[in-house]
Amino acid sequence: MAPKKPTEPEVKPLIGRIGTNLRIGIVGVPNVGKSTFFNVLTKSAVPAENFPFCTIDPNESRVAVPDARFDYLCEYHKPASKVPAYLNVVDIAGLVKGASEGAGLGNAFLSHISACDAIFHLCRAFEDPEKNVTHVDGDVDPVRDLTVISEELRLKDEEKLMTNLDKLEKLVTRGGDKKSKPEFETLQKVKQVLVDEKKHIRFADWSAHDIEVLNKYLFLTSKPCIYLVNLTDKDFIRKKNKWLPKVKQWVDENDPGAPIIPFSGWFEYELSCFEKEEEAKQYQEEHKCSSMLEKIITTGYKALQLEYFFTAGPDEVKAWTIQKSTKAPQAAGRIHTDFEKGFIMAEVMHFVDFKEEGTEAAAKAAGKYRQQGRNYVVEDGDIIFFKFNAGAGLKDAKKK
Ligand SMILES: Nc1ncnc2c1ncn2[C@@H]1O[C@H](COP(=O)(O)OP(=O)(O)OP(=O)(O)O)[C@@H](O)[C@H]1O
Ligand SMILES: [Mg+2]
Repeated sequence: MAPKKPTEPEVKPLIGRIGTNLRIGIVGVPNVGKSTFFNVLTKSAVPAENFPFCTIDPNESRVAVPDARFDYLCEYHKPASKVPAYLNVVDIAGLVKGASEGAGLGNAFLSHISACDAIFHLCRAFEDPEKNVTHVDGDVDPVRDLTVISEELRLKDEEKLMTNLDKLEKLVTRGGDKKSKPEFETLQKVKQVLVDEKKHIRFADWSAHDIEVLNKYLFLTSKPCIYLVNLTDKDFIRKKNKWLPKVKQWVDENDPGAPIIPFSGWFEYELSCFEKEEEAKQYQEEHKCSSMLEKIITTGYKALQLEYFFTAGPDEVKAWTIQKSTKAPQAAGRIHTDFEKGFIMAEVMHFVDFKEEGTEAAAKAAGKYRQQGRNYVVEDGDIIFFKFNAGAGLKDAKKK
């Protein structure tokens, strides 16, 4: 009998679309500051006015992911070209109660959320008697708004689930289709969470097989969510608002562990109006308050389960986006398909080792510039130099 092959420990697949060109969508009820936030985040200028449904068509842009390691590498190599990682962000129209049944163009707007891979769920905790910013439900109540949106997403998933569950039930119980049975069983588990317990899919723990099925359907409530609470600039500066504890309680009950980030669209807008960076810095120091945008961007990027490795040299310092748990040959394939096909090895330095040793040569001498094979799982922030065989012989592949 052939010897049993050593088995690798089971790594659960990620829930969500496979790929590196993923997006995060800004979702919320109308007129709560979504477009204002999109504009300050991505330095865009889409209309953000005081009336509901100001946004109809989704707007997409991208913003560089801030990273001190990338800055360090650029400072070190002083390269001709600097390419950071980017977070793709989509500004989506406001959803209202009944959206899942088509209210307020709900079905179109929900399909825009469907095209995203994670959600910035933005809620309004700013009262603004001076500007008199309209609220579709009359008064400011972020907990009610969170419940409305969360319920509309759940109902849309319920509709999709029940249609598919019906089809599968016919196939499995009446048609004797054994192949579809595991999928049917997973969808029954989904029904328990989504319909019986009225929770979002990400509320439950799923097996590797369940995740395969979930990834076929890409339900709205399986997408990771980050809660952004939009405050007045005054509340943001004094770090106090009566709704914050209530929002936290709601998230703890409905989406435990999800990040909550209080910020102020208005404070960020004011910062963006300064012509010189120095002035914006001074304004933040004066108010003992810092912009939340960097934290929001990095949290959003993490929610998409993305990370990156670096290639670094005098020509170019570049962050290459990969999904978590990507192995070296597939990471090489991000640079060029030939790198993956002819993969020989990856020479890898962890960023901390490079920084500690000071130079590539010192890291090598200290044995911290390691040669890794095709089973190496790339770590976030690795500095990599690939070697690959392009048919005609060994080629170095530091660059394209
Ligand atoms: N933190 C804040 N404090 C005070 N006013 C704000 C704040 N954030 C946004 N606003 C104001 O709220 C109004 C609505 O903003 P915005 O157009 O960005 O909302 P929206 O959610 O994109 O709306 P819609 O759903 O209609 O597209 C604007 O007048 C904006 O200036
Ligand atoms: Mg808008």
